[in-house]
Amino acid sequence: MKLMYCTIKVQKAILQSDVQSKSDKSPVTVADYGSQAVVSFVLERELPSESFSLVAEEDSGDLQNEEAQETLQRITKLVNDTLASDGTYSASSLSAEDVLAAIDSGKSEGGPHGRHWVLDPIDGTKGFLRGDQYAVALALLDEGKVVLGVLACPNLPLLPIGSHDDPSSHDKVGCLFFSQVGAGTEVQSLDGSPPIKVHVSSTENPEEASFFESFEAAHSLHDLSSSIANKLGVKAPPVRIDSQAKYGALSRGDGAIYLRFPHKGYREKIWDHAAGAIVVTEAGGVVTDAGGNPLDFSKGRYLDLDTGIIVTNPKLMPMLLKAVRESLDEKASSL
Ligand SMILES: Nc1ncnc2c1ncn2[C@@H]1O[C@H](COP(=O)(O)O)[C@@H](OP(=O)(O)O)[C@H]1O
Ligand SMILES: [Mg+2]
Ligand SMILES: [Mg+2]
Ligand SMILES: [Mg+2]
Repeated sequence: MKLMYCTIKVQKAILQSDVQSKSDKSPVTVADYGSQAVVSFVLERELPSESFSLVAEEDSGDLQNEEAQETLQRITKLVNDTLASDGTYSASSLSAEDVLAAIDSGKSEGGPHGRHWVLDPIDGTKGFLRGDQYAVALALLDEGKVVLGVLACPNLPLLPIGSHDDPSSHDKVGCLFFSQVGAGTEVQSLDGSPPIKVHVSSTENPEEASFFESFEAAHSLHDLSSSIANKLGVKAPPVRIDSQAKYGALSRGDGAIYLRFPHKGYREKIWDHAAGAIVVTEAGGVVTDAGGNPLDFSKGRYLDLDTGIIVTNPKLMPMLLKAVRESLDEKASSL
């Protein structure tokens, strides 16, 4: 919970100097680094060290040079303030070197054997910077399968979001989704209400099924999704929000479909989907690639798939797969 206050505080007061551009031109902020350092530090403290493995998005490469020292000091203060605000770790004070080491313990390659934690410290950094949706996403892989997932969505309304409203118009926000393999998915508010079980939409009628996609057109082909939605007969306009908050929203039935079709050549990373996938699957949904194959999290840091990721309930999946196939064929023949 305290980690959420850390990211929420940074989102409200973000400065230009808190944002850097990575080598792939995507943004990273002091909150991404701070969140990764806190989660990594706490996991390593709590778990037996000989088998600890963390696959996480960020690394300390860009924080090592001279110009980054001021940023590193800000991250270190953020991490220490966050740990101090939680009674459990109040005695711990990390140096800048400790923070770099905590960030870099996320360099594991994952893979098919043993247990690996998978972390996206801020998923939807672009949404975070816009003041919109983002998520802190943590999952556990055991022998290549996701067995646990936690998805914190500090800006997701507690009430369902639909195609007709603006998610930022809700006043009560902050959802924590939690799933364990075989035990379902629960959600609670980030301020600690009792958890309740959630289920994906049970609609069999695509006309009443609204769909989610990325806010960022650079992350997913919006034209292709709208062609698929048209074929299915979906009436509502797409709901475009950032991050794995889409998986969270879908797990409680706010809409019935999630479509993600990256531009050619993009390779999906496991931390962008591991927590979201179990949250939806345990709520009764199905997550596959565009060909209907389950996602394989055992291949290392990347998901080994082409074309895209689609999510819906088991009733709608056959129709959705058919529409996806037809739209992809049309796209291929128009090239
Ligand atoms: N060109 C691209 N195509 C598809 N996904 C991309 C992308 N560039 C970045 N991403 C990924 O899309 C994620 C955000 O997804 P969404 O569009 O659903 O909000 C980013 O996570 P981060 O914000 O953690 O870097 C990043 O990993
Ligand atoms: Mg990123
Ligand atoms: Mg991400
Ligand atoms: Mg991220």
